[in-house]
Amino acid sequence: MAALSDARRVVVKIGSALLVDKETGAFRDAWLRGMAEDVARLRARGADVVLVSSGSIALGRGVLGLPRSDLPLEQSQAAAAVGQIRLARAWEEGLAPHGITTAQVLVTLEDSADRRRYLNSRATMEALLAHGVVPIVNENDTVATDEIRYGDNDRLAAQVAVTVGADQLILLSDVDGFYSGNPALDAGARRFDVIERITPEIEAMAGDAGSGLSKGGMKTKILAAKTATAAGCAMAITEGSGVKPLSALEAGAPVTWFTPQTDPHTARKRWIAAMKPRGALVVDAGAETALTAGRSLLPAGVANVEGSFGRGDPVAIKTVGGAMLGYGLTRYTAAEARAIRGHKSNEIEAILGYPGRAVLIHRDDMAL
Ligand SMILES: Nc1ncnc2c1ncn2[C@@H]1O[C@H](COP(=O)(O)OP(=O)(O)O)[C@@H](O)[C@H]1O
Ligand SMILES: N[C@@H](CCC(=O)OP(=O)(O)O)C(=O)O
Repeated sequence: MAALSDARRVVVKIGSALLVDKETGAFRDAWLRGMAEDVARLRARGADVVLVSSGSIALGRGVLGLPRSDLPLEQSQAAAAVGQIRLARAWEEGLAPHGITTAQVLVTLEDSADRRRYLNSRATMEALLAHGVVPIVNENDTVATDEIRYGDNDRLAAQVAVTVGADQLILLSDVDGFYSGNPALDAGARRFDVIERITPEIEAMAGDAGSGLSKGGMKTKILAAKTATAAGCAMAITEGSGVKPLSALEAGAPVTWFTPQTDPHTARKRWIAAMKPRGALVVDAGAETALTAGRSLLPAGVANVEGSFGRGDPVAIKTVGGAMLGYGLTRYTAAEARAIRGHKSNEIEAILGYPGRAVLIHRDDMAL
């Protein structure tokens, strides 16, 4: 079974009900301060932390004096716009005393569906984490329309966990795990410690949300678990309303862990290898040696470019002799690749007229 103390890179999802009091609509700032201490502790032992924080709509609703009932889309989007700025500030003010810099990252479903945006947001998140920053992620509710919304942050958090290659995703909820039925309605329901595989029987046990502030319920948490575990990320559901929920989890608080179905590295390689290539990069003998040694593909090692592709597209990697080496996601278009092939990385800017990336295919985006 996974343990938070082993986490290398962890995404923590915080439900609206943890940050905003269900009854009064007041912001639970003492809770946030405790959570900030927990995050600081994880950071201090070297783990990367990403927070996916809900609460913008619940916060904004209170400020605008909107009712607790379901709101029309434009009203909840207005509430989100008002609430998000407060939410981001609250995290910034909570984490700053621990010397932690925060960043606001607002994403939509389209960002992960579009490969170019996906790769870009992946690179941005990597850069933030390399700086030791704790990204605070939420859905960009003001621009997301019904068709392109996640609508719940459970699935969004799973997508973020996959994007950053997290090894653990912790969903802090108002319930201490996954039960055989909705415990709010069924007193006989029992909690699972571990779910090794998500079977149709497990899926049938997941019910809707219990509180008026929340969106997803267990249905979206199971969808999140499918996404995360298929990408090699362990997922936990645990109760988050106590003062320091991550400390509590490490001290043995009740939890349900979902077992990863593979390791993140293999999952990503499989994903890349399964895509239909839009073209090919033909590499010289030096590049072939570098790639097999686990290095990224530099423009200097590319002898030829075949086909027509955009940034982020899958391409085949072939040797000059025509042997297939593998597949990768390209960081340049076919036209750019043709212009810079054979050139050193420090010549790229002069050729393209703008600063480019040093590598054509990063080793993390390659399956040989
Ligand atoms: N099988 C189940 N096990 C546990 N909780 C369930 C189950 N089915 C439905 N629920 C409900 O899901 C709720 C948690 O989801 P939700 O209200 O969306 O919280 P969050 O704000 O954490 O996303 C629980 O409080 C419970 O009422
Ligand atoms: N983006 C929305 C998220 C809504 C949502 O997923 O809420 P929850 O089920 O409490 O995590 C917000 O910030 O209000």
